[in-house]
Amino acid sequence: MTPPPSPQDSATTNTAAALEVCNLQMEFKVAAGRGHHSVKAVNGLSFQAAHGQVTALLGPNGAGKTTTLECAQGLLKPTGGSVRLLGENPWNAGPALRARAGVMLQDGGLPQSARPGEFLKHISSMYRRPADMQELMDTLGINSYLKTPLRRLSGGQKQRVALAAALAGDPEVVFLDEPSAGLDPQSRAVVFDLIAQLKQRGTAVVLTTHLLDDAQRLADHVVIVDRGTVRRSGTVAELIAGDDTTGVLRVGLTARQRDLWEEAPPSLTGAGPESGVQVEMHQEEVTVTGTFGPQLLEEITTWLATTGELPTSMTLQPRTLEDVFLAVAGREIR
Ligand SMILES: Nc1ncnc2c1ncn2[C@@H]1O[C@H](COP(=O)(O)OP(=O)(O)OP(=O)(O)O)[C@@H](O)[C@H]1O
Repeated sequence: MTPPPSPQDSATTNTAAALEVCNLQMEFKVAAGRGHHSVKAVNGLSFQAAHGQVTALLGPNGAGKTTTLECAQGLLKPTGGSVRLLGENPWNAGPALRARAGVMLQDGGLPQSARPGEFLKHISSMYRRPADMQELMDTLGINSYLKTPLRRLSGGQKQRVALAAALAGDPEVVFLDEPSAGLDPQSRAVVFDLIAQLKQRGTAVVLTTHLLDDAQRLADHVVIVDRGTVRRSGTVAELIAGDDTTGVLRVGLTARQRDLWEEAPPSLTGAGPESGVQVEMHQEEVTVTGTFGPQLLEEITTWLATTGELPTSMTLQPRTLEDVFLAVAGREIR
């Protein structure tokens, strides 16, 4: 890769957000019978992505993340609101803006019969100031399969080629769709290091992921999207601390305890959001979230004692990003 920008370069690029999405709307017309109906994929969504930061867009399937990123990349023309990418409207922008933004293509976007070596060299040759492709291929371990047609590569290998292609032009902002999905632990660590290097160099990294552990580790700024709007945003620490929550108490129950749970005191089973405590049973586990003290622990252990059995597990931990996500977006499958 080329060396980090000089302080002077940083000063010119870091003053404004790399990406500003303001009240974005995107409505698709879908044919239905003889007429059509509209799908509001994005419905008044706003967020910013800063230089030198990782911004993670999280949301359930169909939340509107890909549509938002396609509008941000200038691939779709929004039906409302505005997008500024590096200060320009990406929809009208010419090749100069496209050269400054890297996009990681999904598997289907890669030319399946091409070989990684020639494909990446070709992509590199399209930029005036390309990244050091040899170094990128070394870092991402692509050298061992340079001559294998893309269609014969594993999912994780293709993923690394797609990442190298996104970084070929040494972009100021890079869009990564699920960058760590399907990667083995070694490749995942390499990709995380690469993202850390990009941040250091002042690149704005905008990514989507369903892997919330990865988002928690990588993201400086998290945007939780649901039904086309932003439901919550902030740093991971802000989101986790958000609702003044003590943490999450998880109690694994035996089969008999699960049968008996319905008869547990209402102070346990009946707690609700209004009490600041939420007690829920998921599969074989009771989770208690919210603001609670040792009194609640005592109530639970007292009830456990009445069952005459130890629980299968019991932990009290700080909330994770996944807990916040499930609280915001709900547990129902879409
Ligand atoms: N071209 C299109 N025509 C019609 N509807 C579309 C189109 N593109 C997306 N949608 C709809 O818009 C909604 C948002 O889709 P989008 O792909 O943006 O979600 P997503 O958050 O990226 O989901 P996932 O996590 O599954 O990738 C969905 O209901 C989807 O079916």
